[in-house]
Amino acid sequence: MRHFDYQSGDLHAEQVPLSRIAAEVGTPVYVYSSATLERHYRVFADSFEGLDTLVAYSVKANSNIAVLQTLAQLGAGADVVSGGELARALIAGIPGERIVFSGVGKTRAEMSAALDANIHVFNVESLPELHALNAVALSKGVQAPVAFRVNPDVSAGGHEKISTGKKENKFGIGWSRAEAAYAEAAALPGIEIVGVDVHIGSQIDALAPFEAAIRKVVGLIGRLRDQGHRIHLFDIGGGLGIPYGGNSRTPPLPADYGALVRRLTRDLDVQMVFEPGRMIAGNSGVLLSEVLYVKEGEDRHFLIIDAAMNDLLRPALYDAWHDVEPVHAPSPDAASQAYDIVGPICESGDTFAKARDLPPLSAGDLIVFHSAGAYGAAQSSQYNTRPLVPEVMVRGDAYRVIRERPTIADMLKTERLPDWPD
Ligand SMILES: Cc1ncc(COP(=O)(O)O)c(C=O)c1O
Ligand SMILES: N[C@@H](CCCC[NH3+])C(=O)O
Repeated sequence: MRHFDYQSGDLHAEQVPLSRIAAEVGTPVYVYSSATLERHYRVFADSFEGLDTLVAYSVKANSNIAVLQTLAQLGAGADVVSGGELARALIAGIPGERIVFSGVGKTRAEMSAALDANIHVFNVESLPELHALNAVALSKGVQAPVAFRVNPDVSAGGHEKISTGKKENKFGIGWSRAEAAYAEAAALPGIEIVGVDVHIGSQIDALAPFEAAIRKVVGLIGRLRDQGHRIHLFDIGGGLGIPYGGNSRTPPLPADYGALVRRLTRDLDVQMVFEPGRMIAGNSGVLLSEVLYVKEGEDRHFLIIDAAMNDLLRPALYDAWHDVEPVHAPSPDAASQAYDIVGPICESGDTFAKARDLPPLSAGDLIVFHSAGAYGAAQSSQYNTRPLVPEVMVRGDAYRVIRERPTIADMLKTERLPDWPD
């Protein structure tokens, strides 16, 4: 397999050819490198060596249980946002004490399951949620560990749909209301205040937004302590961007991010919690697809492939760039062609790239989309009644299918013809 190395940008050859996976598993298929996943986790975790930290991998980025297990074996915790993600993390062997629960809309059933799992902390995002959690905890005779997610009103830059830390976003407790929220929580018997949480967005390609958010939270922690709250945890969320190629900016290296965090939180005496998702999974995976047809349009060449927007939504949703590469090396004298790369779905938005320069391709050729390990399979759907794309993990010279392609019969199994009363 060929994959994109997070740190160097080099392409490496691994021992399982993508053409073999395509022949044996079929396309489209996600292919992950366990070695790259492990390396990314270590690069991130190593940049905080010596600090009291919990690296809670953000399950939403790639929630395959085998991916979670790979990271669990390195000591990763998990950041979950639903009962489903909680179940996945537990099945993968991530202990409750290493799980943090984020999200604006936790249900009482999800709170109950998370309390039963004895999770590390609930990142609470509103006062109504706080009171619901208090009631669920009291009904079990326990206290729920809580950090409020605060909204620092800091712009993370990047795409507006994945920016979360501005006051107009739905996330977190408004900055001016934070101290009152802590006072309210302190009076609730089912709540134990443990820390402060912030997460300002995703694919952040500069250190300045992190610096602005951390500085604000460090000030808040000081004020909360003055008010008598015991704050011993600071969760700074995820968001560190990755190189996607094209003309995207190169994000900061994890080591530089680590140095910033160390500098700004020195002497704070807290456990630092991180929720990286994309940084670990993004460049550990590719989407492998086959060219179905090359169609000559009026003024362009269309590459019609067997992957579609339901399999990899990012280009359609965010106009996101993914590097595309043919699996077989082109002949050296072949002049490149500009292709619009599209899928079979009945929407014009089912377009992966426009006027993308590639070597000449024909039906049956294989291509890969790079940087597809995060928010790829996890955001896939069955739109147009297409089976969910399978996932494969490569380790050394072996690979394993870690999610099968459902049959059409399996896909339709949960639907019912209504048995109306007469
Ligand atoms: C609360 C929270 N934590 C962590 C993440 C992971 O972000 P990223 O994949 O950018 O590291 C997200 C997604 O933006 C999030 O909403
Ligand atoms: N789904 C987004 C990231 C959202 C992060 C979740 N808060 C992406 O593909 O870039």
